[in-house]
Amino acid sequence: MTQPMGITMGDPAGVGPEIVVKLAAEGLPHPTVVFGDFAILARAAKLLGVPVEIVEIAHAGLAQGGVGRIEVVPVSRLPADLPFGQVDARAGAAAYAYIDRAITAVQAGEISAIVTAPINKMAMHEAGIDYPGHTEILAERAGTTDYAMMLANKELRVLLVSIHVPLSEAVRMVTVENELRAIRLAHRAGLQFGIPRPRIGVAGLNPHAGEGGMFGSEDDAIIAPAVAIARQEGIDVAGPLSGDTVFMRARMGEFDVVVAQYHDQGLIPVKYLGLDEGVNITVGLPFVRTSVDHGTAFEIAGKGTASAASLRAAMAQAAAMLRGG
Ligand SMILES: NC(=O)c1ccc[n+]([C@@H]2O[C@H](COP(=O)([O-])OP(=O)(O)OC[C@H]3O[C@@H](n4cnc5c(N)ncnc54)[C@H](O)[C@@H]3O)[C@@H](O)[C@H]2O)c1
Ligand SMILES: N[C@H](C(=O)O)[C@H](O)COP(=O)(O)O
Repeated sequence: MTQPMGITMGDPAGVGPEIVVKLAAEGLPHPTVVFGDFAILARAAKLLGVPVEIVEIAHAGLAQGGVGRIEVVPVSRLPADLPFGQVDARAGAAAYAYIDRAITAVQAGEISAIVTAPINKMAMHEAGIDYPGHTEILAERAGTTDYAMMLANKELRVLLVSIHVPLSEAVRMVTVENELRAIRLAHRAGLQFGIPRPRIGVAGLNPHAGEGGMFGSEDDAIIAPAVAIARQEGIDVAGPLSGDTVFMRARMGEFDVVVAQYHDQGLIPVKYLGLDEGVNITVGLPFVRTSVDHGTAFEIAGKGTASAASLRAAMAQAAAMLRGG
């Protein structure tokens, strides 16, 4: 068997375990190892009523694959009656441990890529683990500060200048350096997706990209000069463009990647198109990491209704990136 992908099970109290089991029951699209918890996966299989075989393996190198079989590296041993849908420090600590173990495995060459199920940031915080999300954990372990979050579906690819920070801080993070880093990463990601000359549109920060300074100075004073430098470097980039129309323009084919100035500016357009096909990609890592585009959905955890479509899309995206596309 070629190296399997590693799926991290996500927060054990959320929908992560059930979407992993649901996908395995439907047929995992690639050889896969799960970094998670045997009892929690077994509970998910029972509630879904699906005939999957769950097998513990000591490390990813022992994976054999097989239809209807979930091979799990048992990173945690949580009680099978862990409450669904609640912030729980035990679950937060376990979710972090799955990511930690998967990073070790990908760096050791035991797995080909990391695909993550959702974590609950508050649960991790309750466990004393203070990261804004997977992205920063992965970047720190990879030893890079040159990274970005991208969300993509069949119609849009969006890369963020800033991620999980208060909006006031996001505005402060609009600097020439951060704009250039984002534009260069968007260009590099476009090339990795097999686009020979990626066309990048940069969203403005202010209404109508500042309307010539009437509605804010950052677009003209910071974003435009960064775009000019990137153009001198040979990158096909335009902006700052009105944030209210740049995503529509990309969707209609004018841009391959949109650089968005902050989390919600970029993620609302992608998620508004539906969670099923959305994938979160960490750009700038020395290994492939993709993720579902949704969260732990605590209100439906344990009901068996969560869709595994985004997890399937995340695996497909990881496979495409491993093939170089
Ligand atoms: N990849 C990740 O780890 C990731 C991504 C986003 C949010 N989060 C975290 O998840 C937690 C909850 O976030 P939120 O409530 O803002 O967003 P959420 O994505 O968990 O939920 C938003 C809405 O989408 C629905 N939903 C989500 N996933 C679904 C699925 N697979 N099938 C059907 N419906 C689904 C939910 O029921 C809810 O109505 C937070 O701690 C957040 O930080 C994690
Ligand atoms: N901002 C992401 C989203 O809403 O999909 C998410 O919170 C996940 O972030 P990490 O991949 O850094 O955990």
